Amino acid sequence: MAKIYSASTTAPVNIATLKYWGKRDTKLNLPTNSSISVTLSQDDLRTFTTAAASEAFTKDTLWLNGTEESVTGARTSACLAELRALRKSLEDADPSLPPLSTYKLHIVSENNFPTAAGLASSAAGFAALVRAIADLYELPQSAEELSRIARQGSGSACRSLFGGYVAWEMGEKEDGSDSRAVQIATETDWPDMRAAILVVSAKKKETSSTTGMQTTAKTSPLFKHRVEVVVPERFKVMSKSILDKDFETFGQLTMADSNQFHAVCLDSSPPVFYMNDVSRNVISLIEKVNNLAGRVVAAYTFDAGPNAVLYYLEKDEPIVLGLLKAALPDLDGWQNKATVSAAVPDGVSEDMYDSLKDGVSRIILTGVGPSPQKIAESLVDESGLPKSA
Ligand SMILES: Nc1ncnc2c1ncn2[C@@H]1O[C@H](COP(=O)(O)OP(=O)(O)OP(=O)(O)O)[C@@H](O)[C@H]1O
Ligand SMILES: C[C@@](O)(CCOP(=O)(O)OP(=O)(O)O)CC(=O)O
Repeated sequence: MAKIYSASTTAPVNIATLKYWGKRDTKLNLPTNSSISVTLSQDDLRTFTTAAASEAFTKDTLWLNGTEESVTGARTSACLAELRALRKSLEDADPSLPPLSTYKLHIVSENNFPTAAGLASSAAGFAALVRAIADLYELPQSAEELSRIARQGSGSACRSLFGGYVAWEMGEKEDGSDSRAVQIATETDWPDMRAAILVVSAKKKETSSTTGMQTTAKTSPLFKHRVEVVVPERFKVMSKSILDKDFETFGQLTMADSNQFHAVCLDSSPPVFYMNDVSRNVISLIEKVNNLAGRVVAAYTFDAGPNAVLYYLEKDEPIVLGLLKAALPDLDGWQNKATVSAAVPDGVSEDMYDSLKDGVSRIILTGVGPSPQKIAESLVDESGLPKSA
């Protein structure tokens, strides 16, 4: 039997605090504005991917959560072609290397959270795919260089190649060579950032990010002002707030940018709706809590779906988790937080937090985390097929 070469990685989800929304090039996923995100811990949410290559394999195959998925789509094909070209140049320079660039690939991947439900599965998924194949091919390219490849799988995936606090610099060049992710700060530079994800819906969303952002870019009159005026200024101030560990500014901008992203969605024709009544109740509740405290205790943000992500600092866990426990005492997710007791700030009425009860199905308590991690465990068996199959 021909030898099977393989490499495995886990990769994180990232949730943007300054949103990517709009493309200037749909094929290369070149954005109309720069964006910023926080990479979340892989202890809670992660993609696990094994990439294998062998002379014995007859076609490129991807198994995602046990089901065979197409690899012929433009996005996956673009990633595979670029990675193979980089491997080929290594083989050309050193003919003693096994010719992995000519072998078919078997890629086995598992997300430990719902796929295509607005929990950034495509970001973790494409970051893991690119990282695992780059490791399999022993490519010398940096995470920044690999981020340009992951970007072509899904724009937000470029940011998942780094841990901590990450910027995707939009770049200017037509070929996209300067549109890549860079790290603003590591997870240890500002380690006390926490995130609570309130899963409002784990269903596949109606309007994909790709379609929604094209509608906005084409039709929203507010969009031009956002990308030309608002985001460039916010990018500078938010980057500085991260370096200064200034949660007040970071949180205010995070909420403002989520709201503006959903405003340009509403300003599109036809309008695109991602938030629902439960999402809006979360916003009102957090605004109220911050107002009563006279500072930003927690910052909400929503992607292309109704799920809420709350960012807060570890020191404010008693306030944020106390409130969430009062609102959502019976959900999965409290296992590691047995010591948290329900506590509602004075001035927050029962009906304000009670409104969350019916709409939130799961809570994920996590925090800032590191870049993709290489691991020894593999998802393929000795014949190169998924172990679970
Ligand atoms: N582990 C993975 N490996 C490879 N591709 C994946 C993986 N996970 C998800 N994807 C790809 O990403 C697609 C889902 O992307 P989509 O943007 O619709 O949802 P999402 O990323 O969960 O939501 P959002 O980007 O709005 O947060 C899947 O259909 C699949 O093609
Ligand atoms: C709202 C967002 O989450 C949009 C993410 O869009 P995708 O990266 O999923 O879009 P494609 O590039 O078309 O794959 C904001 C963000 O993550 O910055």
